[in-house]
Amino acid sequence: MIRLAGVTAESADGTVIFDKLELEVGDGEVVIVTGHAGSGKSALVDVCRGVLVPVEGTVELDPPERCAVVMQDYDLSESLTVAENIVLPLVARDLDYSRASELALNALQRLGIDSISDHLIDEISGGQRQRVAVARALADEPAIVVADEPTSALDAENREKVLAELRRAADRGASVLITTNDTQLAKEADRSVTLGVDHL
Ligand SMILES: Nc1ncnc2c1ncn2[C@@H]1O[C@H](COP(=O)(O)OP(=O)(O)OP(=O)(O)O)[C@@H](O)[C@H]1O
Repeated sequence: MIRLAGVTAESADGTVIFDKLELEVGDGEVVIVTGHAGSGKSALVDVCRGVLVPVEGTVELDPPERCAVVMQDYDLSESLTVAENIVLPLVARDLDYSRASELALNALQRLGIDSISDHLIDEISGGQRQRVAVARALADEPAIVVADEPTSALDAENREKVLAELRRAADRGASVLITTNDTQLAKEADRSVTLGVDHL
């Protein structure tokens, strides 16, 4: 579960990004947050992952240690292979190497990119990178998923694949928060929220 209550966040110069935001994502639920460029979608992700501390309000993640994030810039290690980008963080969290490899391969297969598992990140396309970032986030079945524009670099077929995997995570009980500037995506959600409408 993700619960933001009365959350106000400000940028470094003190400009309010969003004011007294109320947002809850229950277990098993997909909530999509839309908003134009600059409306604060990435700031919301940063609030959820704890790197932007609200000036007001509370942020609750339950359980906090089982939260996976898909970053807008993917945050992959260029000098590692696709598989290593998924396996090494799992091993760092004390998973056995062979189990981590199995989870990575399963996630890559579900996203249709297992054939590039031995490629270096700087050898693959932007859309493939985005799917690797999603595969990494979902590999060990997190309880909370926060995904910042996770389909922005994808064609229709791969967008469906990613959305299906995020929905699958929710179906097994995860709380899934997706940001997007694609208002069409909102129809895929159990609930949608629009940021920045006051400023339009
Ligand atoms: N971690 C952060 N700390 C401080 N300010 C932030 C942080 N993240 C975003 N902001 C600020 O929040 C405002 C909104 O930017 P943000 O990147 O969240 O918008 P966005 O809706 O994600 O835009 P885009 O669709 O272009 O990605 C900007 O002024 C930005 O500088």
